[in-house]
Amino acid sequence: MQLKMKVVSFCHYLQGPACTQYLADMGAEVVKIEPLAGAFERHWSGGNSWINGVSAFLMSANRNTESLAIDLKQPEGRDLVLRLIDEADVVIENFRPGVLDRLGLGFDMLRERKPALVLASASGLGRTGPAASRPGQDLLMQARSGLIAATGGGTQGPAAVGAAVIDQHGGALLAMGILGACVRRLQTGEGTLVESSLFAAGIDLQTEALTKYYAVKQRPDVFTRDRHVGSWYHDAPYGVYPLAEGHLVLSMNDPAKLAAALDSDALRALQQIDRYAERDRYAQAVAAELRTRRFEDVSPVFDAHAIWHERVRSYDDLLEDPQARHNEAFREIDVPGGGTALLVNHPLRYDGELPGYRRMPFHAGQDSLAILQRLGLSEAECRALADAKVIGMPGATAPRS
Ligand SMILES: CC(C)(COP(=O)(O)OP(=O)(O)OC[C@H]1O[C@@H](n2cnc3c(N)ncnc32)[C@H](O)[C@@H]1OP(=O)(O)O)[C@@H](O)C(=O)NCCC(=O)NCCSC(=O)C(=O)O
Repeated sequence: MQLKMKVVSFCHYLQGPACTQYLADMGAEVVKIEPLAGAFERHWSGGNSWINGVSAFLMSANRNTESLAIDLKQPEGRDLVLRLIDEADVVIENFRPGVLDRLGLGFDMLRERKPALVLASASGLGRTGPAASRPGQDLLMQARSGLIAATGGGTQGPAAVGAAVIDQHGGALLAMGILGACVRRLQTGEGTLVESSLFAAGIDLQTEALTKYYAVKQRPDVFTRDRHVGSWYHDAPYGVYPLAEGHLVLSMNDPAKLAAALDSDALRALQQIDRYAERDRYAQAVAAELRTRRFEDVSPVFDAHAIWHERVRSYDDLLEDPQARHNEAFREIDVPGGGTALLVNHPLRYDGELPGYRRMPFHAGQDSLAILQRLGLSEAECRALADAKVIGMPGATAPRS
């Protein structure tokens, strides 16, 4: 996939970079603009996950992009970035509202300067409105969007999803909107402002659950009762069940088939009950049948009875999953200094092919020289800018002349 698209990215943390990584994987030329000291994601990597001093957090979402370290608070830095934008198709940012305006790079000005630009903003809660200036972060929006309340419940309390699903979804949604805007531009010649937010993405992730909830909103107990099933809006047996070792999930399943597969008189006796109103009772009976069994024994029987089920896998199990291996879900890359990192591959295939791995901006400013030379600056000019601390170019990729 060789998308012909030039992107200037003012993206940091995860949501914005996730978006630009999707585009960069498709072949877009993405220049990541970052402060001389490097973007936040270079200095923080939760879980102490560093490889030779490079943050795994950074590597999770910046594949195939180039880094230009440049001080936007200096006029020369801002002017150089404007020259880059003049050659770009898309500008993406995920700062708090007002930050780009303060830097003299606001979207209204950019729209006037280049009407055909696709402008894209990934905010926390929206670019305007009463909460727009609040910090936007995955866990915060898991809480605000109701996702945490919908997970867990009862005596175990609410539970956050254990991965930054809203960031990733927000990034994917923004990439989708940008591509739509690019199609529109091809058709009309006009640019579009595309806006996503973590809050909107968190709500969007729960579209099915929310629609069902508001359809029958007389269920005040759904977020407070003890739930043996995984989801408040499904009939049992939908949910997670302990086994002799580990857990499995049962999806939508016919109770007659389940009773037959488990050869269970207890489940046969409950076949006619309302498995939504009495879902805890039914789920407890299923749990009693499963808690002494092993996945290896029960899975073939479930398969034979067309019972939809999967083992609850750990991240270690996932790596060994034969289908994940077949799909090439992961890819190992070399990290400077001798280590390797295992990255999640781009999730789509194009004509049967996964996009390739071209580069990783391991260091802030590692591509500054190459990017500015493409703009027509000489190496001497770049070095003078580096000496004046307008740009950073450690380990710059272009060779010294
Ligand atoms: C993530 C944030 C809360 C971080 O907030 P802050 O640390 O306060 O950063 P801000 O975005 O407000 O502002 C960035 C500041 O850096 C300055 N800045 C940025 N780049 C440059 C360069 N190149 N040169 C000079 N100065 C720069 C910019 O002018 C701002 O300074 P001043 O103008 O002087 O203030 C916020 O950016 C935000 O809400 N973003 C939108 C939602 C989002 O995408 N969040 C990340 C999700 S990832 C996630 O959830 C996760 O990782 O977990």
